[in-house]
Amino acid sequence: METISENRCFGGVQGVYSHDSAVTGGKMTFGLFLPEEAEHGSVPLLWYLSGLTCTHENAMTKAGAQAWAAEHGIALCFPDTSPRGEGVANDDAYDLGQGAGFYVNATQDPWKPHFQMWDYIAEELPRVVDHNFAVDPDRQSITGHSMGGHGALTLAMSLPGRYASVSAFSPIANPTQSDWGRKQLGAYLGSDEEAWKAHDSSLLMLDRGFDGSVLVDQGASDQFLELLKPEALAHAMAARRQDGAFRMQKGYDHSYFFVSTFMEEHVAFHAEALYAL
Ligand SMILES: N[C@@H](CCC(=O)N[C@@H](CSC=O)C(=O)NCC(=O)O)C(=O)O
Repeated sequence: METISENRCFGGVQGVYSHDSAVTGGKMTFGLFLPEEAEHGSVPLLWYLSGLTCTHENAMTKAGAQAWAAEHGIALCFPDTSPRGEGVANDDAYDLGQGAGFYVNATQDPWKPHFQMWDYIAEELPRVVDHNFAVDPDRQSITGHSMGGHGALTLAMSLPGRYASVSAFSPIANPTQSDWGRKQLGAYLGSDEEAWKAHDSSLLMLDRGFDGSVLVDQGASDQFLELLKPEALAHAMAARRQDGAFRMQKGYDHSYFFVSTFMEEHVAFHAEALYAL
């Protein structure tokens, strides 16, 4: 692992690191915030999965999460959203290929050799972080924005017992029925739509739900509402009687101004679950 930068931040350290990834077959970069408490022992860890076009950097610099994580003594990890570089497949469109990994393991060429983001987030990066930093692998929660909200919800419902809590900001909530989903799931997983269902949080919610609390915030003036399909997830949460809340936030759009506005509440929500373990 290589240290790219480390900066003092709210009494802790905001770092950026890179490592050779066997899973994605190349170098991957991630951000990690460690609160002051990590100088004395292992701390709980909150994963933040970012959306389309993002790197590890967008949320790290724009979501305002470190202040609240420091207040609760929680680490934050900001992974990249895809493999990158020469020799890694890409597409001219912003919503496919590099910056748009969709948190799935691609089974189709040309994506299959590198686009293994599910295993990267679920298996490899947790091992790297646990091995190198003072985080507690038994106390993890997950959140994300848009494509990252989709990733957070699908990972949490598919890996029971892994995360104490899950939240999402304006998640892509029903990708099997949306142009933010059908195109990408078709490209990465192939034309058999049965294989897509494991990556649709509304379908997973109806099928099994999450064994813990769920918090979803959605801007009511989001410019991507037709693509996100929040009503499918809201309906599924109600039908499942899922513990948690789905909140429509009047006047908010899809931007990081929205994410940063509600970040304090999301970090507090996760802190309550993590410290109850
Ligand atoms: N370029 C596209 C939309 C890009 C966009 O809005 N990306 C969002 C996530 S959207 C779903 O995953 C984002 O987080 N952007 C980065 C940021 O720092 O704001 C277009 O303009 O239509």
